[in-house]
Amino acid sequence: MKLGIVGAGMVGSTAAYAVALMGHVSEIVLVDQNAALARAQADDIAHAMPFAAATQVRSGGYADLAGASVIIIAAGVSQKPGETRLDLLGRNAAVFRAVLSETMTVAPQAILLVATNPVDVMTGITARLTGQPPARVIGSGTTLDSARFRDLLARALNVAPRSVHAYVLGEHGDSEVLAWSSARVGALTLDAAAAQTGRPLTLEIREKIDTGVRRAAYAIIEGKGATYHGIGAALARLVAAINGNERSVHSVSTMTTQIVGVHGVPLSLPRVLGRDGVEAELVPDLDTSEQAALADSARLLKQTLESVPLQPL
Ligand SMILES: NC(=O)C1=CN([C@@H]2O[C@H](COP(=O)(O)OP(=O)(O)OC[C@H]3O[C@@H](n4cnc5c(N)ncnc54)[C@H](O)[C@@H]3O)[C@@H](O)[C@H]2O)C=CC1
Ligand SMILES: CC(=O)C(=O)O
Repeated sequence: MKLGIVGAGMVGSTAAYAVALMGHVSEIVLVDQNAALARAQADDIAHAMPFAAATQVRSGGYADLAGASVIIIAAGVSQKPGETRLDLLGRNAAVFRAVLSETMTVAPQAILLVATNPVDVMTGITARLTGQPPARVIGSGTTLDSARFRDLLARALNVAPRSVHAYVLGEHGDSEVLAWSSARVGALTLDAAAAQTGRPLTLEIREKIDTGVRRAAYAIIEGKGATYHGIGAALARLVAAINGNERSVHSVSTMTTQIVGVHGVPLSLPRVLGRDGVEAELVPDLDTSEQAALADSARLLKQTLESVPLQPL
């Protein structure tokens, strides 16, 4: 399987490194408007392959993406300290026009996996500009936020994060919704797991977890300028799910026909991923306040998407 990555900065190159180490694709091609950067990243990653897998890693131009099954798009600008993800919209919408007209010419069959922020709106823009079915235009969405939620719950309850099944829904951004009521540890509700581990999840701990998830990107960007390891591994995991036709469940973003009374909105819900992209949607039971918060998040994303003027490619 051939994977294309457009945008060889921190996110694109870290995703390439994570995919290459996992060893489940045969070839990775990195494309960037800064060709020297793409070449340097590809060479650096290729030098790790003698210690890992037989993945061929190289840089190239758009023509080299021909035959790619999946293309990750991580091109564009990222947040500076103090900026929200939505602040990036105008600049990244312009980048996507350029990137998508090239990728659709050479690899119209590829599943598009969007990472650039604001990722939900960029996913909606990608679906509209390319005319591809929503199942094949997938944003990483809240995959990373769900990982942050699972990590903090796991630490609070002293269990492995892999045994925590918990999802963040809606926007990958400030309005995101932590689905506390449907979270499970093994097969237990959070309250039952907290009782049996002897580690109560008090209101104060829950508030700290909520802030820890919602503000994670801001804190990391303040500390080191960018986030990339978490999203790099998340993107690699999504590529594995598609490439392996796994039918595993991930909280990815796609154009959603209808949710909590909002129609035609790009947002994250738990979805089954396989060879053809999103194969099913598995909406968890939500309590009344979670449903209201998800409706607010959906309305915000719909309004934002509709504010972007889009000419066909
Ligand atoms: N979805 C998520 O969970 C996350 C998303 N991000 C987002 O990913 C994006 C990339 O972030 P970084 O890699 O840190 O930024 P970066 O600045 O390190 O890399 C961006 C790359 O895009 C390239 N680029 C810009 N315009 C281009 C064009 N027209 N054609 C080809 N390449 C172009 C640049 O040359 C640069 O190498 C940002 O929008 C950031 O906010 C970052 C972390 C998590
Ligand atoms: C930057 C970003 O979107 C994140 O780390 O969540």
